[in-house]
Amino acid sequence: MPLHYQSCTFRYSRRTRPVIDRLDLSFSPGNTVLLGPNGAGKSTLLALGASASSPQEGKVRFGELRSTNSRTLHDYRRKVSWLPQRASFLPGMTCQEHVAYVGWLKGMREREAWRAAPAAIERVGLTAKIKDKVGTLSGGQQQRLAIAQALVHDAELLLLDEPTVGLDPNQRRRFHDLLVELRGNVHVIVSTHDIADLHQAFDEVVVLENGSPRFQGGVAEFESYADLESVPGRRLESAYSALLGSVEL
Ligand SMILES: Nc1ncnc2c1ncn2[C@@H]1O[C@H](COP(=O)(O)OP(=O)(O)OP(=O)(O)O)[C@@H](O)[C@H]1O
Repeated sequence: MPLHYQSCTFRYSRRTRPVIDRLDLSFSPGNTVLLGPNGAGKSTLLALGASASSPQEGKVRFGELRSTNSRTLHDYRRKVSWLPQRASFLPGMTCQEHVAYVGWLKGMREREAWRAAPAAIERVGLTAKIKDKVGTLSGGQQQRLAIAQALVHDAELLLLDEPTVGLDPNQRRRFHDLLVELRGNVHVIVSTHDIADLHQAFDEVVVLENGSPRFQGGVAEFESYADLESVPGRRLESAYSALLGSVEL
């Protein structure tokens, strides 16, 4: 099911200008990478998609479900999983308890959540830590645990905000493999500044600038913006710079 933003306006306070202003944008099912400079509004967009915040005007819909309809909010949140940019943890819980707890918060039965947690933890390569307290994990391990939490309740749409921050190169590769694995089963939108390798894991690229889409299209189309002189390994960065007029990521 597509995720639609329809004439969406969002401002953090009444006195500030909107971060998102009458935005119309649809994300088709598949793996989409959301790019854009710092402050472009990527996290804001994902938080709106997760129903963690509500637009002051317009609406967000996942299929037929509206993010702000209190009658169907439970269904919406069950179908949509969100990894915020700064996930918070209860450090005294074990990894399994924590992931199961998040599954339970998302509407799973306690036993079902407890049983689903090890598979989610396995997907991020943390099985060896399953009984360890969350507070003893390194930053990168905690980030992987946060990804496991986003996976545990088999959502239809995953909104992952900078999921690879703090991951070592092997774990980044593993995360990309996971995206490939999820392809076709789950709809995934990933916000990132990490654009070295988009071809394998993503179907679509959206570049956001000042709360508006500057580009939306396939990875090959995005890459076609690259400077012809750019070296092969830097073509995606070059395309990004050509679109936004800067190499800042
Ligand atoms: N809680 C908040 N209160 C007020 N303004 C905010 C808040 N969160 C974000 N903003 C502002 O909203 C704008 C968009 O921020 P947002 O975090 O959505 O951008 P982003 O594209 O995710 O940036 P980054 O790549 O740095 O994470 C920025 O100007 C930011 O200063």
